[in-house]
Amino acid sequence: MQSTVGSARSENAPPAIAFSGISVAYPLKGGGRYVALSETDLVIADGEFTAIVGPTGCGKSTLLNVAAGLVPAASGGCAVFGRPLAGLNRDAGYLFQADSLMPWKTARDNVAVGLSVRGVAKMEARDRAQAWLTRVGLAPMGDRYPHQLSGGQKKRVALAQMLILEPKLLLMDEPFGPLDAQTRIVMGDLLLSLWSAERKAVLFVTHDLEEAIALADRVVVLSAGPQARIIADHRVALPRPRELAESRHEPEFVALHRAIWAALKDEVMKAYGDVV
Ligand SMILES: Nc1ncnc2c1ncn2[C@@H]1O[C@H](COP(=O)(O)OP(=O)(O)OP(=O)(O)O)[C@@H](O)[C@H]1O
Repeated sequence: MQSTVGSARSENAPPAIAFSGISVAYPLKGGGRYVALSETDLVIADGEFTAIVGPTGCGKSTLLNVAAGLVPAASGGCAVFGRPLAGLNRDAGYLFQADSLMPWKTARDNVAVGLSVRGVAKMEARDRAQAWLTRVGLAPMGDRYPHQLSGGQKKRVALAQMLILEPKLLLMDEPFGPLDAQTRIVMGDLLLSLWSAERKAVLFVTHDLEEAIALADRVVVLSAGPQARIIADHRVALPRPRELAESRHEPEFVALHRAIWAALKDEVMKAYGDVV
């Protein structure tokens, strides 16, 4: 399905990412292949926060991995800020569900590591990392190691680790998945406040429809696999700034949740092999 919604910063700006006719097939042991995504078209404008939802195993991470340049498409192509993507996506920052921090480095050094790899002098990298720790609410915790931090605090460090490199596009794969419900809300609010300062394009994968609507400008729904495709594409008209715990009680939120769930429900049941 060709997407028609979008909110480009300027009429002529190239989209942050444009998937055209993307199909992805994984080779199967013993021969054959599993076609996860089929001929997917999706255009994400610069500055747009797009959430991808869909049943388990439908291909959400696959789509994100194509955008990151980690998984090749069997057919179709992907353009990043107007340029065909070949190899790793150097414009993107990536945040996974799994903990990516290095256990032998302090929180501050974990945040600084990307700058060091890029050749930034040690003291400058430390100072900038400390400034980012402050922005994510962890100013006094720079000397702690990951095992001395809570799950939510580790996520804050990981967010800072991604954002310090100033990626033009954020790819987030269920980043708050392992956290408890309250911490997810706090992290969502933090993400929105950081995002609203610079409005980078975001592609945010989640299985949580409420989280998708509360965070995003737009919610894209994938069908159950194999050969998953986009079956719905909804604009979220809730005003910003938003508070996650509050916005989900708005009538617009409830109506949108109902509309998206109507499309998603059958796909979720198919994914569990129990078609309704
Ligand atoms: N390397 C691989 N080899 C074979 N099949 C794969 C491979 N990676 C993913 N798949 C299959 O492709 C499909 C899509 O996987 P993907 O991880 O993209 O789904 P997802 O929507 O992110 O799932 P979830 O919500 O459970 O995290 C799944 O059926 C999965 O089993």
